[in-house]
Amino acid sequence: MKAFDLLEATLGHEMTPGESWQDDMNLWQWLDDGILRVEPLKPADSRNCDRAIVLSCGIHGNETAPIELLVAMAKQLSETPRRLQARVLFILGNPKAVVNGSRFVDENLNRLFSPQYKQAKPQNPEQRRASDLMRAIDEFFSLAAPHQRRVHYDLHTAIRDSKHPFFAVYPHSPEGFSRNAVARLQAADVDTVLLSHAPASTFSHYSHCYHQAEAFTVELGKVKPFGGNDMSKLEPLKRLLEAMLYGLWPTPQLDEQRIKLFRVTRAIHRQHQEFSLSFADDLANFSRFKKGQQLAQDGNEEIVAEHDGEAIVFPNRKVAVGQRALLTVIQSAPSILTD
Ligand SMILES: O=C(O)CCC(=O)N[C@@H](CCC(=O)O)C(=O)O
Ligand SMILES: [Zn+2]
Repeated sequence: MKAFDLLEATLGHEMTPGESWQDDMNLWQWLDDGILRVEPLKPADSRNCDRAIVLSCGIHGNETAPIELLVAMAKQLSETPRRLQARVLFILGNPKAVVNGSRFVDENLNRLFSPQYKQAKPQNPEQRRASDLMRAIDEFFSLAAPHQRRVHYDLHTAIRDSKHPFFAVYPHSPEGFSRNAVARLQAADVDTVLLSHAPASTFSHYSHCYHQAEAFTVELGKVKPFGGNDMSKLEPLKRLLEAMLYGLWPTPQLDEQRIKLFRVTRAIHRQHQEFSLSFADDLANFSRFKKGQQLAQDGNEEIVAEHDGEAIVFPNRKVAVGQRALLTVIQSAPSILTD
């Protein structure tokens, strides 16, 4: 089979939605722009494989390392067909923003994964895309047999430097934060995990909340243009994903000495047009503050650190009014995890 390029196929509109083809072992289906399902060819194999895995990238159009990673993985599978142990959904999230080289076109796509956007008339390309992606996820997981493990890794890169460059956001999880799921991230050198305190309208939260998937937003270093990423740093993640796709299900032990867990304490949303952060634009994610130190000024409200050692993640003074402008987090012991 000709090497399949997920990025070219998406941006070049090379495929027709519904088009399918096969190699010696797997059935490939182009469900829509940038939405590719690959599953074992024999229906019996497809039913018996015990995993349904979603791998997404490009939800923000300028976050290129994850796109390069998933393009390479799909290309390798097309060139050298291998027996999949999983049904797999590859997603390139926001093709229009990828073309622009921008985070988004009209609106941040990763704030729109909420059932309300499946019903409402879309007001812009991102609202339409969020609706299409949620439907693709719903269909993919609804076709999973009850015994199939559901997984979604939504891959991103961050705007700022970070004291912990590879980190994940674990969506709000009233049933507890799984030690085994965190151990899998650690095996991929994602050694820092934020434990969310509340529901959000992100892609990973959608899969976790509505489909009980082991789902994470995974940050893989800093935003760089295509070709500017050091892809060797993503090798451990690639190996983990390949084990999930082709091997025995990975069950690494958590290294409690090395894992860094942070409990989210606040999601601070910008409320006023007059909004500023009280620290430099190049201050790294996970920088810590002392209790009472100012973090932001929002209209007349002064926002301060509530605890010694409170750290900031994803600060962005340019977000629209009403949007999340930063998270505050506190380091936690591994005993916070459940099994
Ligand atoms: O570096 C930044 O400020 C943003 C990087 C990014 O896109 N992060 C995701 C995190 C999603 C989550 O909280 O699960 C986002 O902001 O959408
Ligand atoms: Zn992102």
